[in-house]
Amino acid sequence: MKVSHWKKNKNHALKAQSARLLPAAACACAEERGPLEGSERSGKSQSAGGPRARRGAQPGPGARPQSTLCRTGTLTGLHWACWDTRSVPSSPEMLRGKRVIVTGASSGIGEQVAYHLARMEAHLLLTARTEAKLQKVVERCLELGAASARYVSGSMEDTTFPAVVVREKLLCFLMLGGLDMLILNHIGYSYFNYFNGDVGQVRKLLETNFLSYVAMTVSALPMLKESEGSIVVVSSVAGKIGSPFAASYSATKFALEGFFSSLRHEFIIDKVNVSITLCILGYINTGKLSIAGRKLQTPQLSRWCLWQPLHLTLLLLPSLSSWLPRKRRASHLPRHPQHASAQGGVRAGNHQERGAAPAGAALPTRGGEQPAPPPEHSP
Ligand SMILES: NC(=O)C1=CN([C@@H]2O[C@H](COP(=O)(O)OP(=O)(O)OC[C@H]3O[C@@H](n4cnc5c(N)ncnc54)[C@H](OP(=O)(O)O)[C@@H]3O)[C@@H](O)[C@H]2O)C=CC1
Ligand SMILES: CC(C)CCC[C@@H](C)[C@H]1CC[C@H]2[C@@H]3C(=O)C=C4C[C@@H](O)CC[C@]4(C)[C@H]3CC[C@]12C
Repeated sequence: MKVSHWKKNKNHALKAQSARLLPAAACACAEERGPLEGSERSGKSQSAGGPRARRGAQPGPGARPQSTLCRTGTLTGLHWACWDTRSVPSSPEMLRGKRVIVTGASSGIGEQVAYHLARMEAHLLLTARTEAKLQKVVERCLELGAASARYVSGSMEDTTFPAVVVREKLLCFLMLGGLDMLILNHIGYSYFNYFNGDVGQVRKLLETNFLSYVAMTVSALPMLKESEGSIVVVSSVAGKIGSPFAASYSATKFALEGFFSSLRHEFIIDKVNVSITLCILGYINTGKLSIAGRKLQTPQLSRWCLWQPLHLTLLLLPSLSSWLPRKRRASHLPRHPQHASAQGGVRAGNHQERGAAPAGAALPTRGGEQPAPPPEHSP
């Protein structure tokens, strides 16, 4: 997992903690997944602060040993590993009493992040669409030791919802004085298959996976500036490298990278002491993945995950070769430029080549279809 992380000394510890929260939580979720239930959509919110239950009395989901799947997922993430906070000491106390919003907290990684924060005794506001699931997660958070936990249910497809969440946060935390951390994690439904030309679907996914992140940030920023807090954006390898069957999803994750990396620079220029952390996760089995319409079963999935680092390396090979000295590269090229593009090959100055599948890579193809003819080469 790569954590692209800007931090300042003042809130150093809190930011270090946000960087550590994700890998641990992400690993934990590999074992804890239940099947997805139907979702309810509503705008209701529910408070469940109340008395604190036994802290750490039972080992929580995150306390279980990591599965092979989760280790391989993390391993892939490690391709990007780059913690700049590794030397900073961190401990659960750093988040004690901190006020945190977690989006997409009814299942998967968001749910596990909520449990980790609960063990660290943070105040939590969780969001997602399915009220019934949120209720259970809130209860569990209180059992695990959260200082307080509540939820707001609603859909991030609704453009007014981000403001509702933050207003809710503002109201309920008024006496606590604001917000310390915003963890943006939710994603809308994506099909993982060939892109089917549905522009409306791309637009909808951009709304849920990207624009709502921007809207949440805008609404929360005044409070985060006040507390010199942190924004944590959960992203993906698919937001760094294009891979097949994920065109729309990948686009939303690339958008996050562009927006938040740029915003981080602006914060530095403006001396805004709010950190932005982009978490680049590799595959983590939350039990939901189907590719090209096929639901992957666990043994298939383990094999697939074990090979994932190899796939990564294979797919990166063309990019690596483009960094070789020009002369050596040229000797491997077919003489005719048309051949070069038809093979996804290397042409000097052509950015498209980066990440292109190497010739012979075992990627699925559409039966019988030929690749589109390359454009005419104009000298
Ligand atoms: N799992 C993986 O392999 C990887 C995941 N990631 C990233 O990690 C993050 C979490 O992923 P993961 O845990 O797998 O996802 P899940 O599908 O398990 O969870 C998604 C969460 O978002 C909520 N959600 C879905 N649609 C909406 C909506 N329209 N409005 C509001 N909330 C919504 C869901 O709850 P509900 O249905 O109740 O609304 C759920 O809580 C994502 O950002 C993903 O991109 C990155 C790389 C790999
Ligand atoms: C260079 C390539 C070989 C790397 C390919 C990595 C691919 C296979 C990895 C990188 C990011 C991964 C997806 C992801 O980010 C989020 C989710 C949502 C979750 O609910 C179900 C799993 C899913 C679809 C992951 C599926 C596998 C993806 C596409």
